[in-house]
Amino acid sequence: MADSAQAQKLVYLVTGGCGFLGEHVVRMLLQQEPQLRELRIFDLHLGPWLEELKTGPVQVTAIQGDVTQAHEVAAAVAGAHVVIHTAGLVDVFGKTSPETIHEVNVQGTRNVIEACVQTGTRFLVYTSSMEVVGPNIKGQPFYRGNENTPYEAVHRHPYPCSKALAEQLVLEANGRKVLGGLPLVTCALRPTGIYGEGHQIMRDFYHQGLRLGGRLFRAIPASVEHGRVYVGNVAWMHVLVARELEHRAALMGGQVYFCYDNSPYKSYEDFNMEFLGPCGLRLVGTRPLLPYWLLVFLAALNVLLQWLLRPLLLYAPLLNPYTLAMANTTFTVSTDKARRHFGYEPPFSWEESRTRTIRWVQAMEGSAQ
Ligand SMILES: NC(=O)C1=CN([C@@H]2O[C@H](COP(=O)(O)OP(=O)(O)OC[C@H]3O[C@@H](n4cnc5c(N)ncnc54)[C@H](O)[C@@H]3O)[C@@H](O)[C@H]2O)C=CC1
Ligand SMILES: CC(C)[C@@H](O)CC[C@@H](C)[C@H]1CC[C@H]2[C@@H]3[C@H](O)CC4=CC(=O)CC[C@]4(C)[C@H]3CC[C@]12C
Repeated sequence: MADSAQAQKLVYLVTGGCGFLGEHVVRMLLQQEPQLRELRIFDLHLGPWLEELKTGPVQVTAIQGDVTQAHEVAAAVAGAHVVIHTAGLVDVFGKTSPETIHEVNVQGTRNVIEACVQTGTRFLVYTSSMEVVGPNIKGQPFYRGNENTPYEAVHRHPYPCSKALAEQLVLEANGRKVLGGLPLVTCALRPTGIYGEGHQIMRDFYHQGLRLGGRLFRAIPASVEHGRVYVGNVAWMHVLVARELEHRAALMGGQVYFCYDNSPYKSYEDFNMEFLGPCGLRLVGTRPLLPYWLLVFLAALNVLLQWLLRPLLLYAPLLNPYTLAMANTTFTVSTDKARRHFGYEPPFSWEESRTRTIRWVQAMEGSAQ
């Protein structure tokens, strides 16, 4: 990447730049990357909000494209200094087929890598996931683990399988010669459960609570901790890695980093109530209201209903066998590898992250507040 003497000379590409995380990465880059000359935003679905970004000093180029189409990816990558690859199908609710998940998350990532090699882009940051590690199919807890904690990362669900394979492709590509003969430098970031403004699953929980008269019913023991991280801090980690990857290629190239901040360790449902409670919802029960075997039965019933209704409509409730198993298995991280390797410190405190998320929920259409 260019040195500081060549300010505003860099071209970045963000795939999935109109998604929940992608939008925060785009906005963070425009605010925090002084060397940015052009920001390319590549997405299957471009958002109308992109227009407001085109009035600033940085050239914002919106590209409607599909990562499964190699030629579209190559055209978008050509000439970029850095690619931040966040595009993906985040589906654990049975909305899309396993084949489609693989095509987007794995083949799409392969297309991004090959585009970097063929066009000479040297720096690739990949948004991986905690799910690459776990929770695994055995339901083994991962309690405040780090990037080196031994853990049997075995998966069966299409989503974690696709993320694990894509991450492996990215890390293995580190050091490949790109057009021009210099090495490709890659890095993978593993967010835990991201929350914040624009989080669709939080929106779904909120709307479910409104439909149930302002109540949500506890399904998971409060003792089961689930790692969460604020979207603004995840976005900042992407920006920082993209900036530091050239200068610290020997240290960071081919590495994985968990995304973390100071968000508290809580169960998934209790953590959500940090935002939904101040917005008028109540979590009923200090312990799960239903026995686990009944939850398992209801989750399986949801799968059957999804299959029966598919010819008529997409039925994709929050409760299914995979989401129940995930929620019911402790998975938290405690690490400082990102700080040690590239000086990451979360810019948003827990209090700020919580306040921003609450304000977003309150501003949601149909809000009870
Ligand atoms: N939401 C979460 O809690 C976590 C998400 N991640 C990862 O972060 C990344 C972003 O996730 P989110 O922002 O939550 O999802 P999202 O669904 O909000 O954003 C994904 C974006 O990728 C785009 N996209 C999907 N298929 C595409 C294709 N074929 N071609 C081009 N663009 C395509 C979508 O249009 C969307 O704008 C994903 O790679 C996901 O695996 C990782 C850990 C946690
Ligand atoms: C219905 C209840 C059992 C309820 O508690 C279910 C919660 C469930 C929808 C979530 C519990 C854990 C979440 C996942 C976790 O944060 C890890 C993830 C990483 C990603 O890369 C994408 C999202 C997700 C799979 C996330 C999805 C929602 C949960 C399964």
